[in-house]
Amino acid sequence: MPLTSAPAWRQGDIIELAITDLGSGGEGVGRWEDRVVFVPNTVPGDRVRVQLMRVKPTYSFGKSVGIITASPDRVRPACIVADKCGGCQWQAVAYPAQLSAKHQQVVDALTRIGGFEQVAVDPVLAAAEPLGYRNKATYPLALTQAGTLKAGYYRKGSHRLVNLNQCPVQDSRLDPLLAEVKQDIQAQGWKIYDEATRRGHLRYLSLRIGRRTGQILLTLVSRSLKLDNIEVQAQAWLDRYPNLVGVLINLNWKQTNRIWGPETQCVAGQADLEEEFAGLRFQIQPATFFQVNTAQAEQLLQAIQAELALSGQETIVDAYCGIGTLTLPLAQQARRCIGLESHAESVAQAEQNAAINQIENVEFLTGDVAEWLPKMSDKLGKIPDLVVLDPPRKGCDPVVLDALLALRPKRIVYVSCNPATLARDLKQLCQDSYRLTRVQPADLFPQTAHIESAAFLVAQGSY
Ligand SMILES: C[S@@+](CC[C@H](N)C(=O)[O-])C[C@H]1O[C@@H](n2cnc3c(N)ncnc32)[C@H](O)[C@@H]1O
Repeated sequence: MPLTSAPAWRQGDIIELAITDLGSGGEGVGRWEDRVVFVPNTVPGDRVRVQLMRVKPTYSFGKSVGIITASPDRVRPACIVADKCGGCQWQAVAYPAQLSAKHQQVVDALTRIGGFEQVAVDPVLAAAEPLGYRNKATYPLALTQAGTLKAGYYRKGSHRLVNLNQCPVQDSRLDPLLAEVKQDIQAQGWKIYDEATRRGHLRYLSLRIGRRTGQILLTLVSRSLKLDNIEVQAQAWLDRYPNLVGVLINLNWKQTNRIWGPETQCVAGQADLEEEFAGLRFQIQPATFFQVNTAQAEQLLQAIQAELALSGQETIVDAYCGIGTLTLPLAQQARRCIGLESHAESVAQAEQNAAINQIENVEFLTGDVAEWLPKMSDKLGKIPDLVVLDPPRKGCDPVVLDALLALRPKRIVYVSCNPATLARDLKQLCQDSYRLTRVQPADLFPQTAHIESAAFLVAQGSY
């Protein structure tokens, strides 16, 4: 495509651009005159021809229409649909360059959003396996115009599905199921949910594997139970795949972007899989939270334990505890641990996991962290020595931060998958009361722009 003779910063103009950074949304970033241009699927060090797409006075999004010079950090993607699929953003970026961009992302968030001038951000804990690491994949289902079933991920920023028969970031033991189960669903004639007409039933195919045990759960998310012959088909899948331990249906009849509905029924086999994590046995259901990268979650936990160096005498509150993935290993090194979690099924699973591992110094409470946290001093008979926070991407509600400041534990560990909300919340905690001692990022999501971090805080002043 020819370069416009005098690009005027209009939609459709083509400019030449040197890509210098990676943005937190995953796009390559370059500067053209005094404006910023975000270009997906480009790599720092690339010189590219870019067509301007969404043009604003100071910035624009663009589409790469040709590489003039490729960056030394540009690699061949492991995935054949890497440029289309919205699942990964950095398949073309060499792994060391991904790690340094993620480190920079955490530093930038802490300085720009958190207002911290000097923070010790340790090097990112790198993944030994930057591919084949995901223990869970949930694929939306849709039909092509010709009526063929597609399962895959959406194109970035759209609801258009990119069909996949394998995915190089997921555990390769799931690939045969993805390709073949799709064919069986089509052969059964089950009606696929259509977002536009809101007709049909089947919405998602979800696969979850215990990386250490190899056990797999297959879950169909459906608007109804109108799936003729499901018991026979489920048993056929169990017979065909020796690692498959359960087939389930999750009922989600609501008009929502949320994947999981409130009710899950086991159709054949068992309702949960078993996994080993941090030397403990965990039972995991399809819809409960469990980090998608088992080995890296464990590496981060080890870094947290090393930093805390617990003496065995501490009382700990683990807020947003899920099924007890952090609570149980920490409880083994402490006197007493309380986990707080709003999802009742996760609490039930956490209690079961404590029982399986014979860990008796833990208690799990169902409900909102905002409501439980102010009651923790009374409940424990003292101020907890440590509070662990591990909220969803949106971070902590300001009410939770106020409650934490009122509770004033000696130490806080804040685990986060979103540097921006982490930095925002740390700013509030560190205004007067706490000092941020260091931040440990860990790469739980190689090939993507996502990064997990643990921030360590100590209370200022005397106790
Ligand atoms: C990022 S996960 C962390 C789970 C766990 N710490 C782990 O490492 O597996 C966040 C958890 O917080 C729970 N959650 C979300 N909002 C909550 C709230 N307001 N009160 C209590 N729990 C909440 C979710 O159900 C989810 O299990």
